[in-house]
Amino acid sequence: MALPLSSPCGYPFEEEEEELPVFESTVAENGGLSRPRLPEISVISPGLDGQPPLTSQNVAAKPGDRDDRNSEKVKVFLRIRPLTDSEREKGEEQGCVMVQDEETLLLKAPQESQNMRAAERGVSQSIHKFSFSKIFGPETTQQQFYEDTMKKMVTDVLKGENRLLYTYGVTNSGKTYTIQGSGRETGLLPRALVSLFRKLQGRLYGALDLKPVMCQDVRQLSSSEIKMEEIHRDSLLKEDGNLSSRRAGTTTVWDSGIGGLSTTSFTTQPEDANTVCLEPDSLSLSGGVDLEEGVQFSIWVSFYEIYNEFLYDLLEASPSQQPRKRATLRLSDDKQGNPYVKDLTWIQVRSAEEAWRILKAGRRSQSFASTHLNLNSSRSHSVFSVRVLHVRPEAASGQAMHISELTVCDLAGSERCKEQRNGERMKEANNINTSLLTLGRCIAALRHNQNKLRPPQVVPFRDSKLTRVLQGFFCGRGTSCMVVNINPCASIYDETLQALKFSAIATQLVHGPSTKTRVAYILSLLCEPAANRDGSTVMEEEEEESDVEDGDITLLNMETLLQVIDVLKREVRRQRVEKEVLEANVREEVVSEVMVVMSDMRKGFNESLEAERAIMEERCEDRIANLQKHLKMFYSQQLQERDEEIKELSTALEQEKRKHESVPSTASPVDSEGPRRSHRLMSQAEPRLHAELDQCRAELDQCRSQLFTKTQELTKLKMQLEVPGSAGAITSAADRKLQEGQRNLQKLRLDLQRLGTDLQSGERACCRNTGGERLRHTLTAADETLAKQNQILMELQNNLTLVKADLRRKAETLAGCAQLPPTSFAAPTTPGSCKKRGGTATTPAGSENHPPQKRPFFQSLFPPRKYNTRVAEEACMTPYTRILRSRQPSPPPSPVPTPRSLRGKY
Ligand SMILES: Nc1ncnc2c1ncn2[C@@H]1O[C@H](COP(=O)(O)OP(=O)(O)OP(=O)(O)O)[C@@H](O)[C@H]1O
Repeated sequence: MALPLSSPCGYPFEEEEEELPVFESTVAENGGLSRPRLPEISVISPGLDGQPPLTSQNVAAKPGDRDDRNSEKVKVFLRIRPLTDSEREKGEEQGCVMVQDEETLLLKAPQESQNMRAAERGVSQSIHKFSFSKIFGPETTQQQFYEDTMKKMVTDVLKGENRLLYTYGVTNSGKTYTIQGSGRETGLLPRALVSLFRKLQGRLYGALDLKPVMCQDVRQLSSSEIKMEEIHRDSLLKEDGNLSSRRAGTTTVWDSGIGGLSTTSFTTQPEDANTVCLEPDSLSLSGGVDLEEGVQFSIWVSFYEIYNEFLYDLLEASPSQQPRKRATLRLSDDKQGNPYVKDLTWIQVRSAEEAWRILKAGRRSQSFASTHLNLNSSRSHSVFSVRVLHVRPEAASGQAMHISELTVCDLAGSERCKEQRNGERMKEANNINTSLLTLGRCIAALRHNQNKLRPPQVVPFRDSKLTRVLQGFFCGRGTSCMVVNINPCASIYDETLQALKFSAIATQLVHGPSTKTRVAYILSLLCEPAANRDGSTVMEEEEEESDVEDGDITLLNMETLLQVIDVLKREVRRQRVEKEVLEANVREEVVSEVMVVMSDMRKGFNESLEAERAIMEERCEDRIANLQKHLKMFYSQQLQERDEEIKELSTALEQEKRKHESVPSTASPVDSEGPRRSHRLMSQAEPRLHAELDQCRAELDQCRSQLFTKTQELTKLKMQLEVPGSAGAITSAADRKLQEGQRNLQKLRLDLQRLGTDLQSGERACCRNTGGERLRHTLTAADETLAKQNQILMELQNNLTLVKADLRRKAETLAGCAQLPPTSFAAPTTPGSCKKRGGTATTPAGSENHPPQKRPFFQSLFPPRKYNTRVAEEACMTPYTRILRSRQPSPPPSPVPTPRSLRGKY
């Protein structure tokens, strides 16, 4: 069963404590509650599944946890900081933290704490008991603490081991104080540095003396890069020196010789939290360690922080430079699969003072801020690493034999996010808590996996940057040590309780197989026949052979080593197969889970799509309805306007009609009719009129031709009349012809009259039409032609009259001749002929010359000249002229003003 680990700053307490099997009852139940009464005191129980608690005594006897027989348990130290004066004044001292003995701590919930309220409700205990490797009270000095915690670690590192020390606790609990110290109270790290260099007296190797290949063991450096590193180191040290002098106001004197600290004191202002005093009397510098003969050492340091889940190099550039955006570092895996920080600055140091100055220079780039609990609170996890290169100078390759590392990690303090008023602080607190929670989960998973009887859990190292960089120390690359700092203030009791619960899990952790154990494991593989290895796990094999004495693998002969290689190859193959199966299972599980998630997502998307569609449809319908409504309104308004306009027009038309009716004589028929109707009639009558006009023209042409013929005949007649001797015959023929011509002319006039009538009616119909006008002009021209013809005819008649008069005179002459002897004259006209014409011989000259029968005809043809002009004109008028005259006064335009609209059209 996976351990449900609470958040380091954990809430809520009630539920977690109900489920957590970490605590077991040691006190008799209290009655009165329906549920089983919880114990008043809880103690740490490593038996996560109900097994009895692990103690140093029973661990060895437990069959399922055989790691513990050979592996050292992770050391977890507890340090309680003293209360400050101001905290005492606030009444923070309520005795809630009690040290029972060197390893046992009792926590008693204060009255105002949530834990006490939960205890009062019966869902939690009010007293908690925790065990640690060692507990350090408020009175513990820095020196004592160093001696019991880190001193051995320095020795181990010089022996080639990797060591990690990290501090954990609530904010303002004294973590930074423990690591770095304050004023004269030097912390663990400077002490460790001094101790390290002290132990390496006379054994340090210069950076430029190292071959580049050697430096590659620390970091991929070329010789030019090493020089750059030197320059950078010098600039860092110089910068720090200046700062130190400026801050302290005193001369900082360090003997950076290989011999370690000189007797010259290093003093700074005690209130300066960034400086520490490394006076020899404040440090207990123990004697040297047994180092291998002929081996030289080179010390390199690095310093980086994990801020908001990003890695920043604190030694990247000189702090005096202008502030700029910091570059983030990336994590990568080396060939062995151990994570390391890529492109991290490693600087070689030749003394503790140099290392300390570099640390101080780096601290200036570190993220600090003032919070409600701590005026100078670390907002990031800082990691300071010291790498020791073990070099054998006389070796042919000149490469480092070995590299060991001491890493000191000052974790940021857990805190309540909601108490942060600043958004940035809240984000930082959230990231800090998340990474600490991941660390807790990793430790819990490691603890779980220690029991081989249970199926292993995946350790979530990759869930945070912090656990990634520390992974190697939890996986056999070295050992770790945890320092838990607590603040005894009653106001932060609940947070302290959660931090201690977390550390309680760590106390049950054992270190993974170290390098030595691996050697033992290889040797064990050799001791066991290969054929018998079927299905058993590596760890089991290792456990079974854990009693095999550890040894140096380089001591084995060639044959054995070949055997080792074979065995290891087989083992690698087996593990590969195992891992492939595991990977396939994981992939299958992941795929099935992803499929489920995908199908859920698809379902969700479909649903949301449907909902969206419905909403869209609804909206569209609304819009369409709205549009229709507006269109309807718009068109009805338009129609209304049109109706009103029509109404106005029809009213105006009515008025016009009425006016027209009131003036009937002047109004033309066309005007009285509606404009439309007249237009229609006109368009209908136009072709007919054109046809009639054409017909008129044709008839006119015919008349003209007839007239022309008549004229020719008349000319002939005239000529004939001029011939003597035949005048009587010619005159009678001319008379006949004239009579015939008169008849024809009459007929022609009648036709013309008819045509004129037709034309008049047509012209009336289209009096205002341009076609009508044209017709009128044409007719006028025709009239003129006719008038001319008439005139010619009249002249002809006159001429004829003259001819007749001449003929008459001649006839009279002839008659006079007839009264003479008949021989002399032949009577031109017989009396009978005279009678026939109705004339008498006694008729006066003027009237006698006109034969009596012929006179009316000639009178009709030739009106007497003595008539007045008007009568003469009327007599001279042809029927067509009369028609034209009657037509000439064309109907006057209507005096009634036409409406504007109608005027435009017509
Ligand atoms: N053992 C101690 N003796 C005396 N003073 C201490 C001790 N531990 C801590 N202090 C003081 O308590 C204050 C807070 O300590 P510190 O800054 O180290 O806390 P912290 O846990 O690092 O806080 P944060 O997590 O917010 O960075 C400091 O003023 C420090 O000097």
